[in-house]
Amino acid sequence: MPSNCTSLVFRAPHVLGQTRITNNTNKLTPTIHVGTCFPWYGKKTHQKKKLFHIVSQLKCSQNYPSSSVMEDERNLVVSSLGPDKYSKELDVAVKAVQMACSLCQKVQESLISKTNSQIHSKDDNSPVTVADWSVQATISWILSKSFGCRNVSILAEEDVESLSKPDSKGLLSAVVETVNDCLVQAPHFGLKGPEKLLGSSDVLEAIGRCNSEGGPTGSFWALDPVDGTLGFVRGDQYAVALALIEDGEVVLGVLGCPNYPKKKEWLSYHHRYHRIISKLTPTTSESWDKGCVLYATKGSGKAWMQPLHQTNKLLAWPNSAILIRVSAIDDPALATFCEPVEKSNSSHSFTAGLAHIVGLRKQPLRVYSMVKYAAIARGDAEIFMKFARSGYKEKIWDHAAGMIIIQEAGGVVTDAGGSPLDFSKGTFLEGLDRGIIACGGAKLHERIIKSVDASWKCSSL
Ligand SMILES: Nc1ncnc2c1ncn2[C@@H]1O[C@H](COP(=O)(O)O)[C@@H](OP(=O)(O)O)[C@H]1O
Repeated sequence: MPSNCTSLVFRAPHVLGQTRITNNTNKLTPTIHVGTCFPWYGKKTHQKKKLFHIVSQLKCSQNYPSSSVMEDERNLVVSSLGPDKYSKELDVAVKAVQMACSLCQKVQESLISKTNSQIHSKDDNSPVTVADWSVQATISWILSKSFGCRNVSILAEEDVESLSKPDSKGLLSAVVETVNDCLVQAPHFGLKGPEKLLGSSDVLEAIGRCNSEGGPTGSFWALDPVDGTLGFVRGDQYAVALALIEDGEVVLGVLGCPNYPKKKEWLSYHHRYHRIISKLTPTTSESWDKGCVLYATKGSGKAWMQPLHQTNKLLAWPNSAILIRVSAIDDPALATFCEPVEKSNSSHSFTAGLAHIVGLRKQPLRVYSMVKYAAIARGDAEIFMKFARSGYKEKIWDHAAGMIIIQEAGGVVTDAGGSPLDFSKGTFLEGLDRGIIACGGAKLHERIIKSVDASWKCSSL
């Protein structure tokens, strides 16, 4: 182990090879091409009307024996409202996140090889880079192009104001260049790119369009273009997170983790070590050396993982996706828990006390960003705990995609009181009880929830 590890050695006994490789050809076949409008996207009443229209046409047409008509009706119901309900959204969202990961890799590479000139400060003083705005512009542009501007509502982290200021001209042109470099690759990802290069106003418009306020009704996308900006600028872990929320419920989640290592043990190693190893063993798509995109849709009971797409090839869906599943470990002594690297983001002393009460024996795995959710969904760790200081309000884009992927992979995600996270109240997870607990299994989850109160009483929080 290198001497400069940011966190302690990760010793969970199972291996990534436990995930099942499946022939996934029947899954998520896109039926409508990018650029066409999804007929029942949006309001539920439109869905019903469309379905009724098709069924009525079927009933009236031809001399079908009644049983055939019924069978056709059944098929229509299944394909329109059943497992394929979000196939188009999923197809576009995964490809858009794949593109965003590729963009981020390039920016991160140039960031760590240069000075800090590409890092800027938001009003809250957190570092924000060309990548944040470029990813937001790229994903916004792709979603709008694929579904039509009027059908797409996006709630995202970055605001357009700071990029529109007169003294941000240099930054804006770097963002425009990065976005164009990325969008020109769209056909390699199976998406349609722009007919001509985007100008500053197009890019600002795409970023500014992400001004949804969320809420309890209708559908909107929640986007964190670069989650874990600190990890990103340090050359470490970060994630691109995109979720679709309908009537306050997360229905689809995609999580891009460009630096997720092939060997899960490496999650705890310092990023410099990763870089040296990557240089010694060059990445190929087949080797699953580094990076993945995870995704799931609500109620499917399945979560999937693709390797990062190599831009010199054409992305062929489902891009070697494999099913992922949470860990079966339910013995606290064998379980690994993840938490944020930054103790200002989550109290390490509180989680240490809670871990002690629950009987967790391993050292915590400290990782930046929603990669922690990915680790639980992949079965590489069993528990994720986050207890922010009181007064901090968790944002929905930091949790939506990770939550649904863990749930569909068989895990449980709640607040520290055991209640579901509420995505219906706008930007923030309102009413959150103290913190967030995500577990691979219900038994571990229950045990932690039961111990929170005791730990809370003992703590100095
Ligand atoms: N004081 C605070 N307490 C808790 N979370 C915070 C925080 N300040 C920022 N965060 C959130 O924690 C995220 C980083 O997560 P982690 O600490 O797990 O790496 C940040 O994402 P961004 O970096 O995208 O802003 C931000 O959303």
